[in-house]
Amino acid sequence: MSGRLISAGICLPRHGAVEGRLDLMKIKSVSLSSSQTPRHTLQRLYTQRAQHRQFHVSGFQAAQSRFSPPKPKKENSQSSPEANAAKDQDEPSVSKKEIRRERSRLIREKLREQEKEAYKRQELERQEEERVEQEIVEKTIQIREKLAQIKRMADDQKSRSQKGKGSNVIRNTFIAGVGSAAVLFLWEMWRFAYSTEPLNDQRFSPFEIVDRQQVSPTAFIITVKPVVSRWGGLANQWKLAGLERLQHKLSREGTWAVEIKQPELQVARDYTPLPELDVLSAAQEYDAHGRIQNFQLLQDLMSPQHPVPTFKFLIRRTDGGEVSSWLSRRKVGDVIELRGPHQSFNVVARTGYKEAEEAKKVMFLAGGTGIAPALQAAGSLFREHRQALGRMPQVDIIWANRSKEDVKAADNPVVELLEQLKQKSRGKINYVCTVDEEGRFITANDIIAKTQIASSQPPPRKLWFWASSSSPKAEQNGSEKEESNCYYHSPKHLITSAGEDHGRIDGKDSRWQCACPVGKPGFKNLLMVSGPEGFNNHFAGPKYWADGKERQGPVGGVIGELTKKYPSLANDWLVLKL
Ligand SMILES: Cc1cc2nc3c(=O)[nH]c(=O)nc-3n(C[C@H](O)[C@H](O)[C@H](O)COP(=O)(O)OP(=O)(O)OC[C@H]3O[C@@H](n4cnc5c(N)ncnc54)[C@H](O)[C@@H]3O)c2cc1C
Repeated sequence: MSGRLISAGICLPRHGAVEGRLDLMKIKSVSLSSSQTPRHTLQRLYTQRAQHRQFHVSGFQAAQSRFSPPKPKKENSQSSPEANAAKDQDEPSVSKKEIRRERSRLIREKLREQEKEAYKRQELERQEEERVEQEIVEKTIQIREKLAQIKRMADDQKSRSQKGKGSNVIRNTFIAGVGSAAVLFLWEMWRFAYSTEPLNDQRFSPFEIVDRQQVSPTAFIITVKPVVSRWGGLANQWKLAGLERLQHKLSREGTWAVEIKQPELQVARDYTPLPELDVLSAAQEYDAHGRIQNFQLLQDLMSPQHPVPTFKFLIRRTDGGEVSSWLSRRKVGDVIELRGPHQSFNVVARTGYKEAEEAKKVMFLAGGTGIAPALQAAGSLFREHRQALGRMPQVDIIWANRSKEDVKAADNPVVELLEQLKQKSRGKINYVCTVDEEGRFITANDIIAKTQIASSQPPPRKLWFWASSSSPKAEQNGSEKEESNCYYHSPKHLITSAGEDHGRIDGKDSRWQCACPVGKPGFKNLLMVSGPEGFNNHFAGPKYWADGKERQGPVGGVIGELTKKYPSLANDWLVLKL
């Protein structure tokens, strides 16, 4: 509003007549300074005007009553035209005032309206502001709620994902645990099933004595079977099947023994299981590694009705002997501990020749319990050649015993076994017994007769154990027989051997296979001496110790003397000391 208050004045006459002049028309154009609100200005104007009016009216009435004649009374409502004219002549002064009043009233109303409008506008603006504010507040609240909701959702998702991660870790750990347990279980089962337990060469395993037979005052036979857990179930069958497989594998190769422990003194000695005729006569159901070739057999093995494999030992009690004496006091039902097997000479490999045509010979000098390895060797050869006995080496066993009870007992299992082998091999396995009590001993003549060295007339040559010292010149001249360098058939190798053929020939390493040249066989006949130390020393000379093991050493004793006399014994025979 750019208008300004142009004139506003009141003139008060001295004589009391009031002549107020207010340029009201111009009030319309009253303008308000910016420092005053319209309301204030109007209030001020109202006040001034009210004062002026009151003063004006009172002054006017006083003046009128003083200077004007009194108004004639209205006698009737129908005045005359003259009176009306006169009246009209008087009225202009009143009308002006009325007009002024009316104008003032109108102005006031106008001002009031303006004020009202302004107020209304203000109110509207205020309401609008409030609305907008309210809206903003509501929007803010909404946004906050939305944000809170989003945050909640994000938190939820995060916690869910963390929870998921946690549960994943637990699940994965669980799966890994179960998997490991399963693998471990399968591994144990595999080990359990395929191991040779309950007999292994790492630790002693319990065996129960199921039979005991006294065959002489000093010798007895015990039969043992493995002790397996009562709750083993199928696993037990696997273990027993493993033991049977082991028996079959060993029966194909030659000599082997197990240790028996005396638990009080914690000492162990080697003892040689007697071969089982059932095992030796078994059909070709196991391969050379003892693996089952027949599914029916596998079924049988897993059957609880399948006979439990057993081991038989011929043991002689030696006076003052720690283990043999302790064993002689054991009864049926007692438990003893076994560890093994410990394999020795592989007679099958040592007698074998590639495309050999000559008949081979094996001779045993067995003293007392030394018959056990002789039976093992004979049994292996029988098993290997049972399908073609014509190719089987001739096996002659001379068994020396102290008393006649050792060989004469009616149901002596050893004699029984010898007899059965003799019959089954159709004479390829032969045996004779000597009894000290009867004045019958093994002599040099027995050896000469059985080896037939006297009948052969080979050119004189050096003994095999001196062959290494023979002159190169002589070898060049061909005066000496061409020596085989084969591990199994060379006397040079044998002299330092600890008798551990087994495990070597089983291996895939060609070094341990027979390396004799085809058509040029080396030593093919075996003369084996097995018995107590004194017996062995007497016939083949002592062994010697080297590098912690007992070595074969040179041949001595009775056989050593014979080799000097009969060079063919040195050339055609290998002497093995058991
Ligand atoms: C591969 C192999 C297989 C064998 N197979 C069998 C078999 O099938 N059957 C069998 O019966 N035997 C077998 N033996 C022999 C067996 O291992 C024992 O050597 C035999 O049973 C004697 O052992 P021991 O503990 O009873 O006697 P040890 O205590 O070893 O005594 C042996 C001898 O020495 C004497 N002796 C012990 N201590 C002393 C001392 N301090 N002073 C003087 N003398 C003493 C004893 O009187 C006894 O005559 C085998 C041996 C080997 C190496």
